[in-house]
Amino acid sequence: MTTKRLKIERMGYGPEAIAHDADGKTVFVTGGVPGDTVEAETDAEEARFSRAHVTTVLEDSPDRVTPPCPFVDVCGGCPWAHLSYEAQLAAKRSGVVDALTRLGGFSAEDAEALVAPIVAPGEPWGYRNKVELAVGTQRGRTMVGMHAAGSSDVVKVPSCPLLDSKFKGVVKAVQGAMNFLAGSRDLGLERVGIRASRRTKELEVALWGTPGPFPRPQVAKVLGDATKVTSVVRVMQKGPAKARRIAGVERLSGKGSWGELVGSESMRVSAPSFFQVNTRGADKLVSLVMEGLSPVEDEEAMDLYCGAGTFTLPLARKSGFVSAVESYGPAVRDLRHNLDAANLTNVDPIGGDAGIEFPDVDADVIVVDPPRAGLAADVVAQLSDQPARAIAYVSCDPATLARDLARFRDEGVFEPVSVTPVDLFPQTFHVENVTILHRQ
Ligand SMILES: C[S@@+](CC[C@H](N)C(=O)[O-])C[C@H]1O[C@@H](n2cnc3c(N)ncnc32)[C@H](O)[C@@H]1O
Repeated sequence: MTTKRLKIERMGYGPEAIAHDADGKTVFVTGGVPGDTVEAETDAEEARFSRAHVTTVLEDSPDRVTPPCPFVDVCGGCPWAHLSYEAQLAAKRSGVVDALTRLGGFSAEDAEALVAPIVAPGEPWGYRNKVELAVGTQRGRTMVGMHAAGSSDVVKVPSCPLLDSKFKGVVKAVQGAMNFLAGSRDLGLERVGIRASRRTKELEVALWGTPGPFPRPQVAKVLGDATKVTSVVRVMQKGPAKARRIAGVERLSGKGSWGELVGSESMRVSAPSFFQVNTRGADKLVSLVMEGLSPVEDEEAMDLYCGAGTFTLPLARKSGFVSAVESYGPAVRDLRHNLDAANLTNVDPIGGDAGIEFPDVDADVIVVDPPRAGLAADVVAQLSDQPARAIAYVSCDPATLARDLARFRDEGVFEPVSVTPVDLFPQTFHVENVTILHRQ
């Protein structure tokens, strides 16, 4: 391993900062803050770049801060926590401008003019309504905790300052309860999800694992004694965890789902369904989308990749009819429940792939909120055939957003009029964007 002296230049779109070594080679530096001078040890040497981690900060950047969590360098959940929040926001916005320029074919001036000031919807810590604990082993014993940075180890942490501070003691209590339960027998656990809402006061613990014998009453009792849990569920998976194939969800105690309020809408979300982890951020996304589209009573709306209905419900209140498409079964069931509970009958909830089940309607306004992979090329083509006056594209990946905006440009029908970055994930490199496109 070699040690290099480096001047850190900027944050990349990833956990690392970027520097260049004496030979001009790009170095991705873990633990670096733009403006720092550091000594860094090389971890990997590739032909065109290398990876290194900071061993000593020789000169502090004015943007370097001490994070409020002593586990930042161990746990890996907050890779940007050494960077001041103002600098995080500035780096995220310029990362979006950069992606549009490099990958979207926009000129630097056009990208700069298109990207609005970044919106910070709330506090930079304590914003999450969800944390996930990992399950691993330590000296042969099952251990529930947080993933250690850059390894498969699991570390025990007393709390997680990213989780809503109203639920401060919950991580420790759930971790303790699960370590107690898993210490005596194999529960087939893979991870433990915690969802907590200060608005509804609901707290759900979801135990993800493989099907098999499970001491249901004991698990429900121990978790109930340790926390003020309102729901405990067991999510049984089929095949690899990443495939998200679910063999079943069992209610062990309480409601069997988790409830949250977004704007004025009440949402039920079952454990496997997607829900934005930052509720105040979700409020902001909804208001940006609704202001950007301004649907009116007799208009036809479409909501693709709609999940449990974060945008479907507000769209249904303002427009005449909504066609909503979602491919994931549990989320479609949540959507139907949320529409029934809200007494909204002007929505067609369609289960299936957005490209294959593309609604056979003439929409006036459209929302798309795909996963990180962005829109399939055929979905951009189908959207471009629509007579709609406006599209709101909610994206969690600037690179795929830039690619898709280039595809929209090639289709020649819709053009972006604004891209608003929203910081849904402080302390990390992730950034959400709401893009409004109008008919050319
Ligand atoms: C980023 S989430 C957005 C969900 C929802 N709009 C919200 O804000 O809660 C993306 C959603 O798209 C769904 N999805 C993924 N691939 C899809 C596809 N090919 N067709 C339809 N839905 C898909 C996922 O299950 C997930 O619910």
